[in-house]
Amino acid sequence: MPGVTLEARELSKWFGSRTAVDSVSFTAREGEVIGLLGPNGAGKTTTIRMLSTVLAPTGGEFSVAGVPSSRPADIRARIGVLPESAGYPAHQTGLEYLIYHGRLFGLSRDEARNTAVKLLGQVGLSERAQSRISTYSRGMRQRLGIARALVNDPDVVFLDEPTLGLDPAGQREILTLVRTIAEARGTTVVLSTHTLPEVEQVCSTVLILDKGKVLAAGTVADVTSTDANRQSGHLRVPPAQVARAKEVLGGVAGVSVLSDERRDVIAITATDGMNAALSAVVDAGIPVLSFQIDGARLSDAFLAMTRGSTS
Ligand SMILES: Nc1ncnc2c1ncn2[C@@H]1O[C@H](COP(=O)(O)OP(=O)(O)OP(=O)(O)O)[C@@H](O)[C@H]1O
Repeated sequence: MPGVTLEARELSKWFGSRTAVDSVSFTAREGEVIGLLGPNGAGKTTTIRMLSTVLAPTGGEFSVAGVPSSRPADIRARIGVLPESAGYPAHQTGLEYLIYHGRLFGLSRDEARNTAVKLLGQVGLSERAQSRISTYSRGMRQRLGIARALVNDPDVVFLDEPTLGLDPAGQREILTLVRTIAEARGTTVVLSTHTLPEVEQVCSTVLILDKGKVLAAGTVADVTSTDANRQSGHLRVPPAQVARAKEVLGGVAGVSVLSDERRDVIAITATDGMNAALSAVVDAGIPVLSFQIDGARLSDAFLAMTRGSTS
């Protein structure tokens, strides 16, 4: 099993009497992409800022590649960060910018240049290496920011809302890049985002945060199958059989019949898959004309858990 690169234990942050992050614990391994999801004000940025040593935790602790949070300078040598709103020196070229940051990490002039050239290739910016950053699109700047976060060959990279404000093509490029970073380099990526369908594509593990607390954690499959996101579907039977079908379904453990305006459609939810509900109807001799399962998507789980939250 890949090694643990990041471990947070009961991490908390208060700003005065306001709790921004409340006892957040999780573990991440090499090559894993962890998604931090939550509505505005959930504590995603504060969590990333603590883990990247920008903010000192009020409570709890964490470690990166075995280095404890009591040694922030050593942690900084092992991480890369793309902050929520990164600023770039407009007058520099992408190449100059990356060489400069490589030098800050103690690389020799040649090492810094070689690293910069390699990273520009990895993020698809080789052709624009000599162009001023002021001429880059927003997506190109984000990719340059990710390259900068990789200059020190980190164990863990934190990307705060990396796809924010990008068009669909730009979002896709960033997500492909995130996957490559994790798979090809074995880097752990922690990313925060509101773009849920994309998280389903790219994250191996998800932490749903709300009001600073972890509401759910696990693989996307784990999180979507929690009771907070019981599966729902629509069953169509001959109109004359609706009452009987509802009666049968009412007797199946874990299945609830919801009201549906249509006279031949029965809306149901089930805590443990739909098989038992369908079998019961079929066993009762009622023909099932159609059956549609509503998507058990991460976005549904997320909305079900954080419904009504405001920042
Ligand atoms: N420096 C600060 N001083 C006081 N309160 C803060 C500070 N930084 C964050 N907070 C509060 O902590 C809570 C969590 O904020 P945080 O920015 O971490 O949330 P977020 O999930 O990243 O939200 P968003 O998606 O809007 O960026 C919010 O209630 C916010 O107002």
